[in-house]
Amino acid sequence: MSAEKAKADRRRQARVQGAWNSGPARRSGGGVKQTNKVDGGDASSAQQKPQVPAANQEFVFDGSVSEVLAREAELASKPVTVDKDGDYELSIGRNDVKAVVQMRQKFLSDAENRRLLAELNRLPWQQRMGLDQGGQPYQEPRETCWFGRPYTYSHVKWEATDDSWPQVLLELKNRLADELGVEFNSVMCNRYRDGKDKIGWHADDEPSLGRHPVIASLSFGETRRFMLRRRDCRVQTLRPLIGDPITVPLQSGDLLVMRGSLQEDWLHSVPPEYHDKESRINLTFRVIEHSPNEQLCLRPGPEDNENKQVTLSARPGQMQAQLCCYRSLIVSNSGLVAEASAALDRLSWRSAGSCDVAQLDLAASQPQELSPLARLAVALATLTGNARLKVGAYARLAAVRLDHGSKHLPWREANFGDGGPCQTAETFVAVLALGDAKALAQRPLEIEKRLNSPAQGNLKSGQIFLRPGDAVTLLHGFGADWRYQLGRAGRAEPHEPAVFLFLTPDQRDIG
Ligand SMILES: O=C(O)CCC(=O)C(=O)O
Ligand SMILES: [Fe+2]
Repeated sequence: MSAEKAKADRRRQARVQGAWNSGPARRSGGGVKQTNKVDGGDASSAQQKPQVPAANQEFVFDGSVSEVLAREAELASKPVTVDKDGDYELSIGRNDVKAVVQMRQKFLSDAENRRLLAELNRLPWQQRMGLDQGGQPYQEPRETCWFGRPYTYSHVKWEATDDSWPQVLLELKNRLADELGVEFNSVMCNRYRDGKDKIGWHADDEPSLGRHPVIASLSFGETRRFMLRRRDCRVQTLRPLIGDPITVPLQSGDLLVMRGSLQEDWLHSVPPEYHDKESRINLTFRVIEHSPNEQLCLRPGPEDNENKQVTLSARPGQMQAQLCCYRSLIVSNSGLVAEASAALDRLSWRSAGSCDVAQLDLAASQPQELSPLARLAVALATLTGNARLKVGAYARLAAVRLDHGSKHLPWREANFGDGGPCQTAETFVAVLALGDAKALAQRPLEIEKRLNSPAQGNLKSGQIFLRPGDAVTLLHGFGADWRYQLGRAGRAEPHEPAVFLFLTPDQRDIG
């Protein structure tokens, strides 16, 4: 085991097993200048109240598995109040991504606030109709307006109230860019007229925001309780680091930043109050990545070795459809890519009508005997971190060759939950490009949202251009709502072959 890995494992162990001890200061990214004060403001008081970790604490506990589970259950059941500055790591979810809230009280001074509140009250507020879970219209119990890129959520289309941003919102957007290093392009404005106005349990997990959005919330006027609770359906994959539910009293001038898996693993709300309340305005600044009906186009830039993850669409309560584009495989595997390209001619190709295909039996070979193509597939599986693709019974490697303008791979769906050996609704298809670079430039991998798909999200279709050694993975809910193809080239004539390796956890043939 490498020293790095051993260290990472120790860190992971430490996270799930124990109590909060002080350690070196850590930051969860971003520029919130925190004071690490929690419940009284020093490490010793935080130790007495282990359910509220400060950012400079490590979680250390040597206990049996049952003790660890009991400890997690205890952590999960203690209500917590976040009322001090600091970064609060609430849980660790899929791929070890943490749900984080960062509190920065009085980010705006009282004097600034009074001026800003007066200006914000002049925004074009309107009480709108929303749709409930059952699709029934209802009048929202608050006033709202929206500035920035349009997007659709819960079948409600948000168009910018006005193309130009009011000066007061621009000023705040710029303040946040300075503070957090994030260029927000949209803002949701909520006005709670009195204590009865509210927002119900929800997550800001619309696909156009990406999987792990940074959302910055600024509050003005009356103090209201912002509540957080974990989503029930994810409990198994979530390790709580802090109690649930969480109350965050948001006062005028407070900045609350939501990060990491917070929208994926937690819900939030502003409940009604029993006592009389004055009005409160809240602004949540967001980065909207796509517009409605937008076509995704991923092209490599010059010397582009960046990997990119895109959220394509989402259905409430289900896994998002995602795509990852890997352009870095070649960096540490250039020799292998060359060897694999040379091995393409030795495959036993057969015609499958629209294209030529070859199947590689990964299960039959021992890893050390694997062909360069299979070793490349293993390198890809390692890069993508998908355990199910470790060479074995579940992994299937097929090659598709296109060497004539008319050759193509027709639209394919990627549902592997139906009867394959890998009974899962979760999609995993990895596509690795090889062969002639010019031919590949004519043959992007095309994706398309299926007709009548109820999934939410602004993207409708996409094209991903791959160079030899680049790869794409189609992930999670992809199969339910999307399909993919390799289209015909511009002209019907012979050309150098473009080859695509398809790695799936399925036994079915590609042809
Ligand atoms: O008012 C708040 O603090 C939260 C508003 C909110 O959650 C939203 O606009 O999505
Ligand atoms: Fe929200």
